[in-house]
Amino acid sequence: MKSKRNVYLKMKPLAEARKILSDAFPRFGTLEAETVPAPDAAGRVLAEPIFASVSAPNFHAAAMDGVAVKAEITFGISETRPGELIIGKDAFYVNTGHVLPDGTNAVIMVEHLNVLDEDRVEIEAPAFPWQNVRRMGEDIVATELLFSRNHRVTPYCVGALIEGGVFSVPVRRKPRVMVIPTGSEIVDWRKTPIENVTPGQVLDSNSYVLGKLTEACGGEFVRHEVVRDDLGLITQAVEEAVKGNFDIVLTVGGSSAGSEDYTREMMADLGEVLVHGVTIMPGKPVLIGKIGNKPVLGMPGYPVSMIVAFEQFVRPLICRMLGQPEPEPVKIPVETTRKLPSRLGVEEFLRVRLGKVGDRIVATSLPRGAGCITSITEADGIIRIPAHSEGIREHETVTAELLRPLNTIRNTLVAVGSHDNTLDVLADQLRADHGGLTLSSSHVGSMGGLMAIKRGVCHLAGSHLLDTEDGSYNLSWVKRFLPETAVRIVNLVFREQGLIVARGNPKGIQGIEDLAREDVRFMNRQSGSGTRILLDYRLGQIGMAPASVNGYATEEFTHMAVAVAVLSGSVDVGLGIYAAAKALNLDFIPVVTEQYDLIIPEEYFGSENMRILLDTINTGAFKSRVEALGGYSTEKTGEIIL
Ligand SMILES: Nc1nc2c(c(=O)[nH]1)N[C@H]1C(S)=C(S)[C@@H](COP(=O)(O)OP(=O)(O)OC[C@H]3O[C@@H](n4cnc5c(N)ncnc54)[C@H](O)[C@@H]3O)O[C@H]1N2
Ligand code: MOO
Repeated sequence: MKSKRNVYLKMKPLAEARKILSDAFPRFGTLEAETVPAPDAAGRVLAEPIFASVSAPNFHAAAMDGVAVKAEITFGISETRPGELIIGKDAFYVNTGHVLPDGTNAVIMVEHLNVLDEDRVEIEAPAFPWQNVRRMGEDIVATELLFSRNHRVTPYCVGALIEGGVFSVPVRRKPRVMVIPTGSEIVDWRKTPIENVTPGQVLDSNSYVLGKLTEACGGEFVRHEVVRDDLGLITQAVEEAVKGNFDIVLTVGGSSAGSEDYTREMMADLGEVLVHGVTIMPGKPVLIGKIGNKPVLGMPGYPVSMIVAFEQFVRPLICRMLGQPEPEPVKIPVETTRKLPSRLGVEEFLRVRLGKVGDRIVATSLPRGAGCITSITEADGIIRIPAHSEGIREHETVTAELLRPLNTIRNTLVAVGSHDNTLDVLADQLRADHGGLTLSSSHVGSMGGLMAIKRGVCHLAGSHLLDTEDGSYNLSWVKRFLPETAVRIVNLVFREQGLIVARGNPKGIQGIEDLAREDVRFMNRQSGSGTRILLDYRLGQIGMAPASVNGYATEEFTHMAVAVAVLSGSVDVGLGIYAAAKALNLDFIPVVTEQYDLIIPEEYFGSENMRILLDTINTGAFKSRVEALGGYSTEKTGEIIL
């Protein structure tokens, strides 16, 4: 029996796959022209060389306010031998931009005139020919080449076109891309109200991302309706698109090896599969084909895989069609904050946050899953780990390709540590009040934050580490784990930690004691997190063994992840902050009010950006936003503890 599942063709290295695609379409780059008004040419590419039809200036023009003269009549004049000029005969008042009167060839600035009366002025220096005059054709000479073919027109260029008397220009028409989302689970958010979207259904976001990426490259797109997983329907949609007036056809989803992945079969039926599988991650299952002499690409369904595949294969095609070089990303050396193993044999596109800490730019890895769109929307850069590498060592210097301007990266406060929702409020408030300043937070738990300070890879760490001996927070931990680092401690908030349970508390959970019940499943936090330490402390206080908690060994990394586990019903209860319960409309049983502080190395405490951050947490605006979240007290916010 023929297997319904696909088997990958031999995977190609990235450079080879790019060459196969480029070789398959050698004559790309001769798109026909369309004529547009000069201002609309901004962002477009010239299909013909453009020559000026008039000069600029088109006459000799005064470059300054003053009087126009024939320079020669002023020769010999000096401070000791001032000269008198008769207005209307020797000198003519002109303003900047005026035509020079016949017979004159210089302008004397009004500041250099002694006005004797209405008809006479005196000067104390000679003028030389063409001083303060913009001569005809100084800028542009009629018939000269303004821009060559394939020049991308900028807003500046629009000025030169109009000044050169060119009011409409031939530009290359925009490459036309058809985007066909596929998948029976994919729903159109414009047609299906969000409350009708059932588990398993997925909103079509990818086709819009592809469309907007196409536009950003200078193309235009048409989005096809979602096509369900049906070989016949997918084939029909692609066949029509190829026969239509599109230059490139992109399908989304169904590129890999699942039983419902039909893209490859469709491509083989209609034309030729050039590549199936590239040794990159994300983006591995991308399909490159040729149908009726047109490029047809099967884009992977995972959003980041699709974006990487677009950047590596579709952008170069569109650029070439427009006669443009592929843009080179800006690259800078960065230092990784921790060891990052990577799979041998595939080139990984690792998304990272970047920030300048001390004298180097440090890179913190974002989630690596290809399904996480936020791993690329939150990224400042991409580190490409070569296929022959098993990963990056801690503190290794590697190259990052920038996704944001370097100045925003330099102006970023890097927070690493425990997560709290008020950090998001703080980041937003900083952006609102001090546009250029970014707060980027990575969530690795309170202990992770202290370790990041120790390694010198962050400006501050959020922490809520309880001293189980005396009930204080953070101080003793800092002394113990950062004995050699001078740090300051500033309170951010006090917050309610408690048991997060399903709406209506169906299991009737009252307190920590209930975690020992057999019918209660618990979700724990990772060790080293302040919440885990709090749980262990409370268990110890009431003499309960961790082993008696059903689910003690299952861990999540954030308060929100714990709340999601409760919401989904996979557990009955978790320990976390009130804000997380409230966000998901879950019930909450308070257990303790805890202190959440910012630990700041002394060397950054006095910096300008830190001063702004500390000023911001002391504002009424910040405090009232935090109070509105619920479960927080700002009574001691901004108080310097150490
Ligand atoms: N057995 C194997 N399974 C998978 C492999 C493999 O090598 N062997 N490769 C994995 C990799 S890597 C990727 S990437 C994905 C790509 O899968 P497909 O291109 O076949 O995409 P789908 O399975 O249809 O979808 C994946 C994922 O993306 C969502 N999706 C799809 N279209 C859209 C859209 N228009 N908007 C938003 N999201 C979309 C879809 O619902 C799925 O969740 O395959 C792995 N599997
Ligand atoms: O290679 Mo897939 O493209 O990671 O997710």
